[in-house]
Amino acid sequence: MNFRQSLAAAWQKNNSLLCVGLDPDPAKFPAHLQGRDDAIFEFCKSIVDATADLVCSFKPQIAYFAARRAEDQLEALIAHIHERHPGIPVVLDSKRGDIGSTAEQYAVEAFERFGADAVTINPYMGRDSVEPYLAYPDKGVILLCRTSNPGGSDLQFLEIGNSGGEKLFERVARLVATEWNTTGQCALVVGATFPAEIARVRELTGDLPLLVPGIGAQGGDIEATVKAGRTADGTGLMINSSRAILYAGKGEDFAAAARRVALETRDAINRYR
Ligand SMILES: O=C(O)c1cc(=O)[nH]c(=O)n1[C@@H]1O[C@H](COP(=O)(O)O)[C@@H](O)[C@H]1O
Repeated sequence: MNFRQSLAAAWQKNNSLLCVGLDPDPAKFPAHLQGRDDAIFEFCKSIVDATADLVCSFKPQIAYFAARRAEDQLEALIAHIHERHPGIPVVLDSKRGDIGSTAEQYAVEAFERFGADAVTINPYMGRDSVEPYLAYPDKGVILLCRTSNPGGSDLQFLEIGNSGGEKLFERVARLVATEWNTTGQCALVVGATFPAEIARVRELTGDLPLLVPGIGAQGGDIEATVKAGRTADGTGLMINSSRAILYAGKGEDFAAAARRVALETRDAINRYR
């Protein structure tokens, strides 16, 4: 199955549009994991095993692993997800973007080294910088469009000259949906903190999958997000929450606490589908 098919199957099987983000910060780990060499892997594995039946995808953020020289633990974690929870797609969040020859190496990193099913990419350098990822026909390529952070407006919300008022994020959405997505591998990132723009991106892109971070710790509204972004069949979204789920509990039962919040979040999303 390719990324899009796995995602559709996971939406269905787990009745879920929730993506659990894996952003492991050792400073926030429970005491019993502190100081262990494999703490990052063990923490994330516990979260994954406690929530795998509630999600449509997992999204490890590479910086949290690379900053601690823990890329080997990221490799082991993705292998664990594939082995123990087959069918749940893994989105490697690395927001890469570079000229083609370098992008080829990033594509090898994401898909061959780490075994991710999809990767987040910055579209700023244009189509040829994205093609090396599209050369992997089974993989998903998720392009930043309207990011959830306040500074996202600095560039993404600017109107493009001689375009009749088209904003940069609208151009990205239109370009990706019409010209870049010839193989059906593309998806877009749109922040839950900007529901009006989620609706606009949905309008421009048909049924393209949208990765939507920004609920939970960043305060995005679940009802507004789902209503703005769902497709006609009530899918189309990977709604990411990281910190609100990962750090729901501080003690040895942190994974059970994470499961409770993941369940509440999945059900809150489902109320508006
Ligand atoms: O590409 C992303 O995943 C992403 C895009 C964006 O616009 N905003 C955003 O927060 N993210 C990521 O989504 C996660 C959000 O984490 P929480 O705010 O803890 O739920 C982090 O891993 C961010 O790097």
